Amino acid sequence: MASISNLIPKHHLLSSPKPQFTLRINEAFKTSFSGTGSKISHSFLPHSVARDVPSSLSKTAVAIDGLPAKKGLETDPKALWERYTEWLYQHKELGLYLDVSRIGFSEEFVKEMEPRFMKAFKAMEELEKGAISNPDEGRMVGHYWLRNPKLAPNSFLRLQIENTLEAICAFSEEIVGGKIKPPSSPDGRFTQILSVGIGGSALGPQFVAEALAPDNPPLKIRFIDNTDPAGIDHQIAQLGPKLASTLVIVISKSGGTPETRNGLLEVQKAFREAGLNFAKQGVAITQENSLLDNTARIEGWLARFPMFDWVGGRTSEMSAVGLLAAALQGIDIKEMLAGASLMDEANRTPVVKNNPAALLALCWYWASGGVGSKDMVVLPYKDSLLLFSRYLQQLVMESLGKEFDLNGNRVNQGLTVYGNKGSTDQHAYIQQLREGVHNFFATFIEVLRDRPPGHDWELEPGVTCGDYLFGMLQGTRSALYANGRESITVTVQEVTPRSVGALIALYERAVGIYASLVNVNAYHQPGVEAGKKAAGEVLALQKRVLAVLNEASCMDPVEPLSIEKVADRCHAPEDIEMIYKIIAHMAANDRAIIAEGDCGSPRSVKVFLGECNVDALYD
Ligand SMILES: O=P(O)(O)OC[C@H]1O[C@H](O)[C@H](O)[C@@H](O)[C@@H]1O
Repeated sequence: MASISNLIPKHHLLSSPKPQFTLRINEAFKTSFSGTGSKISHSFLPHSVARDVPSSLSKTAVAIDGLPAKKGLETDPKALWERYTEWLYQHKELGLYLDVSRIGFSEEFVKEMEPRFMKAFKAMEELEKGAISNPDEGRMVGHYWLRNPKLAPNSFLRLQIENTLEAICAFSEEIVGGKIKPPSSPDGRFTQILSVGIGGSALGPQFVAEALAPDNPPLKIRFIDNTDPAGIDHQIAQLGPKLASTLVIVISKSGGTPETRNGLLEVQKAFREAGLNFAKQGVAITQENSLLDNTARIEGWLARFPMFDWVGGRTSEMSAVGLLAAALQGIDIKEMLAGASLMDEANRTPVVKNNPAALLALCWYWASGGVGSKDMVVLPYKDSLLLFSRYLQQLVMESLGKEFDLNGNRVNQGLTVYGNKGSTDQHAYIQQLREGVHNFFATFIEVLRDRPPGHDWELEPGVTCGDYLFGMLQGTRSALYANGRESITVTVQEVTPRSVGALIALYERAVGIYASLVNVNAYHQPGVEAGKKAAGEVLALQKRVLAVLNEASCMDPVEPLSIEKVADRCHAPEDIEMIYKIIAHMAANDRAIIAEGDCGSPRSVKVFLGECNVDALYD
């Protein structure tokens, strides 16, 4: 294994000697590994798992000193080099590499997984042909058609995709070129985008903006992706007078997500207060006839673009959801689509070794025992890719985190994703990754090109700033591996629309294939509803609390109520804790007044409303 001392000039190591980076440590661990050569055993698997995973996964390494043994990872530098070259995947046209050599799967495991992969490839083929691959919602899953409309199962869908793309290009040209102008902007053209949306209607556009927007984009983007009033105020305040030249894009597939609706209402209020006509600056991206679509149509918004039933929120970056904002920021969206399409093509190869998405799925399965027993830490070593891990968090966790499999068995599947960027995270939590609880595997995202050509310089003889970043990545990869921590490395030449499109497509497909391997529906999200429903119930309870407090506050004299009394009068004694929390929140926002006691001892509190709302008494 390469020592970091080969990668970073000696005198730099001197200032911060990190012995764990050297070959010596690697050697030391060699003795405690249970396997050598390509014979690899696997430990740490929960017993329940061992039943239904390939037998090569459930072999347990010999325990040393009473501790569970490490996985027997290859440590011989020559054998590792061989493993590296043997398994290195390259996509020539995309300039993308996938190195899985630091994941310790054995040939035996790959062989055992073969039938599952064949099944997954078949499922993917059918999905692309228009099968109802989201059975719980009775929907097709068509995000692959977005970058290759010819694949769409019928000409109606193909035309829908092509026409939408054309409309996006035409509209963004007119906006950027100043043909469509904001009605009362002193700048005479749109200069800002305020994108309102959440989840899949925000994460893709946020990631792509951070990754690809030029330093001086034709329109600069901001996001409202929550129902946090202070966060919304902040975005609007930052726009200030530029609100007049802001294009507001409201994105919601369903058209009824409360956070997005609230964001819209808040922005519309800001427009009213600034004396601006929102409709002339508003754009909706949503399914036809959704609440949002109908509102936009009735109010005569500037434009509406469709979202399709067969595209899931978390795979919608290459629909209008991601493409419109990208085009308006001057990002070449056709290149993004081309990158994704090339990657999709590669991912159709029915040979695991030559199929990058399948290789990823294979690694995930091996590393996490096929049950998500290890987390995936995603570390792009490039600032512009900072939001990739956040984007992947939804893509992976909402797709794979399922209670039941497709046959209705309780499986509680999933794969936890987190990470920010390297080398920054080396100064935050890599300590634990290397030495602490062994509950993860890493994915490094490497970008070969440090800077645009002609801009580089040596900050010391023979060494650029980018060499340090490179050294940090390689060093961390080696140091983690030396301590039995596995990793994948995805390498791209540059961060371009093409490579970003390819990365998105790579992970979309890996998630789809992995879902097949573990037999879950990757395309629904039943668990999300529980939280939404509960939030709705809290708001309904708040209305009852308000009515009770209002009645008591309209008495003469005003009758401050204890929390118990409020709960009683709401006929909801079982909800007393929630009622207390509602009251404490209202008090903190000057909407209820604490007459007695304090919130630290809830039983002491007596509360009333500052004003009596007589009308509400008769509602
Ligand atoms: O686009 P929308 O319909 O507003 O949905 C936004 C988000 O809402 C839900 O919470 C789903 O779990 C996400 O998958 C979705 O992306």
